[in-house]
Amino acid sequence: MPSLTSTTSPSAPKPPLPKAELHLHIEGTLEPGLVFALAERNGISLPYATEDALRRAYSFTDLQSFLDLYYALMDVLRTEDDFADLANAYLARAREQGVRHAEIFFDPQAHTARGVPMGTVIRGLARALDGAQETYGISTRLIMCFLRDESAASALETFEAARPYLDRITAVGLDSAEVGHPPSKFAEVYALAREAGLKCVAHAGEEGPAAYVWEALDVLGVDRIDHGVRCMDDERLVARLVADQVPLTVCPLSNVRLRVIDDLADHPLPAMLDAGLLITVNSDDPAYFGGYADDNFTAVREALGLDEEALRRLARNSFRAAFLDEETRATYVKEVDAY
Ligand code: HPA
Ligand SMILES: [Zn+2]
Repeated sequence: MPSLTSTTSPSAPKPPLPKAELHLHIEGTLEPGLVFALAERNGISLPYATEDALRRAYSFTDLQSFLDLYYALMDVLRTEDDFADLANAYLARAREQGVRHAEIFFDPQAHTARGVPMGTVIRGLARALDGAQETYGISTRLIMCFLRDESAASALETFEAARPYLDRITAVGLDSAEVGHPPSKFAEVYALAREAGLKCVAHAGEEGPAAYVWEALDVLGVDRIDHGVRCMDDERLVARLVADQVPLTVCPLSNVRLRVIDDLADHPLPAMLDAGLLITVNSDDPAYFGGYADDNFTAVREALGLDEEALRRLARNSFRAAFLDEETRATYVKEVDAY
């Protein structure tokens, strides 16, 4: 006779570890099925005959080769409904992956440059995020990223276009092609964002050098570094990141697919943890890189031999590094402790 108090049968698989996703580009969750559905809805013809043919294009040699496809496929995102459908599809998957809190990047310039207004993007995403706690049990934040391979003036224009919506936005970020576009290029817009009460994050030390991580810290004043794996080239930088407990949002499957790291088994994640860095594990662009949040946890467990306690530490770190009030943070950390 089954126990009346048990909510799961003894043979049911354990649910995934509760976690926060802190490095997730919403446009990077655009799965082939949704590409085709939105293309049809918007009367757009695609240069791929089938979803499988599109999937075969997902073979990248570096960050730029990925970005070329990432920006091209965004053309199917045109209306508020498209952005809401994209975010809802992500949230449904995230729930299955144990994500309890998601801080979601979006790239407004990639849309406004195609004639899609800022308001369309933000209202569409916000519609999905507004219902996320109730529908998926996931708390959410929005992070607006500037494209670093566009000009500093374009970032400033983008920030001004977003001013009417700043109550929806928690932080600003910096992404796209890194090398040749150091964080210091964006000092002015980050100062405005901080003045407006926003948190600040920036991609740094993915393909770019450790010097870019220093600039993100000292010139932009960021609260977290996205990626940051190249910090391991600079002992003084590691010491600084450890002393200040600056979170790094590391994306293991992304690093392999974009050839930042040759093989997952060679990933510096264990060394980064051993150094005392505040490391989190995230999915970046999961539709392109072969895995969502828990898939990244599973991949590092298998390839790097991380044990259950190390995985729990990564999950606790994700809530420590999140832009949460202290009460909510403590509730989430308790969920990890009880896992
Ligand atoms: O991994 C990334 N790096 C930089 N820019 C990006 N934009 C989407 N994904 C990425
Ligand atoms: Zn990223």
